[in-house]
Amino acid sequence: MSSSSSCAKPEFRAGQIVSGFEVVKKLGSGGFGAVYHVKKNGMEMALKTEFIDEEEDETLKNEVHMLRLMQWSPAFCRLYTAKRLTWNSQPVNIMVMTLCNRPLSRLRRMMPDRHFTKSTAARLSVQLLEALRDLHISGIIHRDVKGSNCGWHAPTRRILLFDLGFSRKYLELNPENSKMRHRVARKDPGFMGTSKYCSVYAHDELDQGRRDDLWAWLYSTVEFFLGTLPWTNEEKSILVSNMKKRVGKKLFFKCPREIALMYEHIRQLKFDSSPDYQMMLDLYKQMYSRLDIDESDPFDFEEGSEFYEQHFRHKTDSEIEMESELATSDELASTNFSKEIVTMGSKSETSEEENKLGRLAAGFNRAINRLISF
Ligand SMILES: Nc1ncnc2c1ncn2[C@@H]1O[C@H](COP(=O)(O)OP(=O)(O)OP(=O)(O)O)[C@@H](O)[C@H]1O
Repeated sequence: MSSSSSCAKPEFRAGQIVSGFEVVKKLGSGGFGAVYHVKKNGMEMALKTEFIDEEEDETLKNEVHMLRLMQWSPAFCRLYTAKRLTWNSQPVNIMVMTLCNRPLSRLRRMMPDRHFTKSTAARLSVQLLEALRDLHISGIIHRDVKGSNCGWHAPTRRILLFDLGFSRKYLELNPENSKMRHRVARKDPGFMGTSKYCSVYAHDELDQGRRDDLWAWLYSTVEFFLGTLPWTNEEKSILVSNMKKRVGKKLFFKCPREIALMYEHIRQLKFDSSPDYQMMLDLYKQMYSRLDIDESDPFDFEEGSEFYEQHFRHKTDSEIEMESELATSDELASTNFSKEIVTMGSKSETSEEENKLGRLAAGFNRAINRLISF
């Protein structure tokens, strides 16, 4: 199944008003919905939609639930509102969140040889690692980490990790002592993720934990640095898995050497191990000083970088044109910008028990949640 499944999606046109938000254009569509650029009272936002099918789980409902819990972290979109409405006589879920500029996957493809400079690759990788640390601290795993699920947010100069529709809580309340504990691995959870980036454990359809998000982060990081992965052109999941199992340290030969050290840490993580995020962030600090990476430098795609004029500024108009053409075609949008092969297993369920950390975050967000009427 590709990331653009045949699942029906609500279609909105430019200029239409949806629950008080004016549609500017379609940004793209995924397996279960579409995302639109909208505005209200001079504020630009992103609106995500999903038709409700009685027989299917509501992915957007899960995403809203998880995103609510992540409102304390700067690495996630702000959630402005979420509600259920009727569109063309059908029930539709919508959520409105921070509008990102472009996904990292597209920014990377706009670079010569499709890779970022070491400085940009390292800093983006750190930002994504911080996002995962924040998510994991909150008791949640993402299960589909990749560059196309990260949007660049220019005002804060950071990437935001989105698409939490398949995320899942990995902690649960132990009724015996009222403490949080790691959930026991399920026997047959099915596949969840993107073949190009997922861990070999996910290929083997084992239940996922924090380590699996870190494997996907590691493969995405290699792609930021090198522009490709050895299995980029391999479509068969089983062959991709075999290549991942065989490649070992060779994968990192052309990356800064600290990445291989992070790999050594990640490869020894068990299903329920706690990753040492701080150790990996410290390795990045070492890399910054060894390679003379200045954290205040412009990113490759920002004004002031040596690539901006040729690869980003002048591409803007034609890109906008291309985007407006794509706005009329779901298929093209998913073919051009989401080449990764995605096979989704059963959708993530929402745990009955709120985990303790989640409750803390939820308490912090109570004011925001009053706006939300799911
Ligand atoms: N907050 C946002 N701001 C700007 N663009 C966004 C935002 N959220 C998602 N998008 C874009 O909208 C498009 C569709 O996103 P969506 O998450 O629905 O699907 P996907 O990630 O392409 O596919 P799938 O959900 O099947 O993995 C993508 O191109 C994504 O980059």
